[in-house]
Amino acid sequence: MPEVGVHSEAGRLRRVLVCRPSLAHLRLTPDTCADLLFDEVIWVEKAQRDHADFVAKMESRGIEVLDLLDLLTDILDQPVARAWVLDRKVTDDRVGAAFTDDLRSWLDSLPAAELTEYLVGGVSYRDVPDDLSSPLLQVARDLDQMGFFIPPLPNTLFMRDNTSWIYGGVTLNPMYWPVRQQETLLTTAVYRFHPAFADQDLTYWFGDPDGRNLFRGLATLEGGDVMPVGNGVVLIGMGERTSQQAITQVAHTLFDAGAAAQVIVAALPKLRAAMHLDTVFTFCSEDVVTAFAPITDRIVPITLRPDPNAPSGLDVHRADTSFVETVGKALGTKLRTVATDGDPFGVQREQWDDGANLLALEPGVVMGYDRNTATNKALANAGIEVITISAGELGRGRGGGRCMTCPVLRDPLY
Ligand SMILES: NC(=O)NCCC[C@H](N)C(=O)O
Repeated sequence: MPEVGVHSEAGRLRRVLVCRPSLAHLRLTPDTCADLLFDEVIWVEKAQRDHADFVAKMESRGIEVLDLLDLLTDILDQPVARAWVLDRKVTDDRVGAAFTDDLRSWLDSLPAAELTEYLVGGVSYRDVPDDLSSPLLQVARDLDQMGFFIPPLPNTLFMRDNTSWIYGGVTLNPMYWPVRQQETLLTTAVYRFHPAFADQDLTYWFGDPDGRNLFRGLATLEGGDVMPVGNGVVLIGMGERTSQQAITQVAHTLFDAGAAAQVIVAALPKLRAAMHLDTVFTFCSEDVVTAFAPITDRIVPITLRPDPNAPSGLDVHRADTSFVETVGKALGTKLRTVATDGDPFGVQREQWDDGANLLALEPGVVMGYDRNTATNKALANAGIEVITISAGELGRGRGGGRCMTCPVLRDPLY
């Protein structure tokens, strides 16, 4: 049986990627957190304990959990992988010609675990040895005490977004915000060099497996928008993060390979609260979905199908049913919706705290944040078992159970 492939949103989850909180989160300050897409600074030790609890609860259900930090450490012990990553990270354009050679030598001298810590946590002007030969080092430190040669990547915590598995293949996502774009390089390196992936002869639907072309103009794609729901259908949100330029390319590749028959595009308003489709809509079982009605009721569903006679090769059709009805019809089932719950104030608060962002472990069993008490109760009333984790620290970057995980192996449902 292949060890990769995601064939539904709520079939039995078998293997999943995560990325625990680390040095990158110690770099968040009141001045920098907004630019780094966090709403607050976080208490890192508590976030690490809560993340470990999240992982332990998945493992207790028999799910194999792989942490990107561990996988990176494994590959950075291989000289070829280390050189591949450093060739792409430590360049004149990224760190400055006055520093490239010395910084590269210093990073190359570090043990794999420490190198991983800096690749994700960033290399600040303060981290490097004082004898790094460039006279510019002191100038840089004087000008900006908290400056970085390599910026931190705290949003690796949201492992969902930089890569997405769609049926038998995977995308390497060109991300929307520059502060997230370098995440994709690290995952690309893991897929390329780690035996857990490199031995699988991966199929890439989109993105650059060579890791040199992480930017694709306006063609941006993030995994929070991507849902391989089954029955040859893929849902892709189109809003703040994912663009039609990327979606149509992915659709073409999937259709050409016979890997999907239909893409349903969910046209979303460009809002932080609804930055990805999975912030307003997730699957809990074969027929139960969560929905934040103030947004999902406004989603415009557009279907894409292959059409060799159309100049674009695509049949593009604006559906005349609601988004949820359109998805149900494509799956051949009537979906039951559990709305984000509470009074009008509570509904907004629970959605903001990722009440609609659940991770299904198997049909009818999901993980979500403890604080969304009204929505979790509504889910229980609909027959869904909700396993809770603490939201206090992990939720400060605006992402829940689905955002923090990238399923690699999941069973079909239909
Ligand atoms: N799939 C998701 O909704 N991921 C959450 C990403 C949160 C992160 N702070 C971001 O703004 O990109």
